[in-house]
Amino acid sequence: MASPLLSVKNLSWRIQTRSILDDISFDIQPHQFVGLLGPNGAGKSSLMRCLFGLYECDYSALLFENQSLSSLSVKQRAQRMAVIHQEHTPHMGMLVKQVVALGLMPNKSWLDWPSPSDKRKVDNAMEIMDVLPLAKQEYVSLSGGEKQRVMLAQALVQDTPFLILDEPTNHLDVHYQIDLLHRVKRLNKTVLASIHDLNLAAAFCDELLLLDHGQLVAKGTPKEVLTEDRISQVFQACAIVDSYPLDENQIRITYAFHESPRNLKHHEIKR
Ligand SMILES: Nc1ncnc2c1ncn2[C@@H]1O[C@H](COP(=O)(O)OP(=O)(O)OP(=O)(O)O)[C@@H](O)[C@H]1O
Repeated sequence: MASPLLSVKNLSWRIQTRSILDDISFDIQPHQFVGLLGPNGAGKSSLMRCLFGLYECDYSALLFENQSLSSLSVKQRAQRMAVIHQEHTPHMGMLVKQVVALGLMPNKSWLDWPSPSDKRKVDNAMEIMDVLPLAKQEYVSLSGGEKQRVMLAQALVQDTPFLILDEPTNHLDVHYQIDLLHRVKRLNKTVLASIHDLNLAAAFCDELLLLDHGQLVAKGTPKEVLTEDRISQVFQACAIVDSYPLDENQIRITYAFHESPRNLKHHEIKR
C-alpha cells in the first residue's frame, strides 16, 4: 500500500479539564474519500480544526506526506489542504468570481498581479462547479447550495491534494446533496468530509471514521462501520441495515420512527 497522505497518531484535544478528543489514530490514503461520522457534539469539527491547525492539540504524530504538519507555515498548509467550513464567511460586497479567486492566494505573494492563467484557472473552476453564470452576482445573494458550489470552486482554485469539508451537504436539498458529492468525487482528490446522513456517507465514502464522545469508536468500510448495533449504540436510533437495491455492494439504512426509539432494539422492529 502507498504511504498515507495523512497520518494521525494519538491525537487528543482538551479545553481546560474537559477532554473533547481522546487518543485518535487513523491514516488516510491518497485519493480516498473518507467520511467523518458521529452524533452532534462528538468532536467532528474539533478534529478537523486540529488537522488544519486552528486548535493546538497533543499527538505522537501528525504527518502530511510524511512531513510533520507542525513544521509547516500557514501558507504551506494552505498549499496542501483546502478547508470548507460549516459556516461560510459572508464575503460582503464581493462578487462570486472574486470569492473564487481568493483560492489563488496561498500560491501567490501579495504583490503578484493575477495572470491570464490565473483567470483561466478561476473560470475553469467555476465551470466545473457550474457557477460560471453566477460570476458577476454578489456572493451574499446566493442560495445555500450555490454558495457551497462557489466554495468548492474556490477550493479547486487553491489546487491542494487534500480537501477538508465540514458538513458539505448541510442546508442542501436531496438533489444538491447528491450532485455536490458527485462533483467532489469526480475531483479525484483525497477528501475528509463530515456527513450526518448515514446513507449518503455509505454511498459516497470509501472509508468511514465514527466518533462518539471524542473517541474513534470504529473505522473501516461503510459495511464494516455502519452495523445495526453500532447505529443503535452511537446514534441511539433504531435502524435496519440491508443491501441497496440498485447495488448489492452498497448498504442501505432504514430508520424506525417510533416515539421512543432509544428503548427499542433494532431486532424488535417488524420487518
Ligand atoms: N472552542 C471551544 N470551546 C469550548 N467548547 C468547544 C470548543 N470547540 C468545541 N467545543 C465543544 O466540543 C464538543 C465537540 O464539538 P464539535 O463542534 O467538534 O462537535 P461536532 O461533532 O462537529 O458536532 P455537530 O455535529 O453538532 O456539528 C462540543 O461539546 C462543543 O461544545
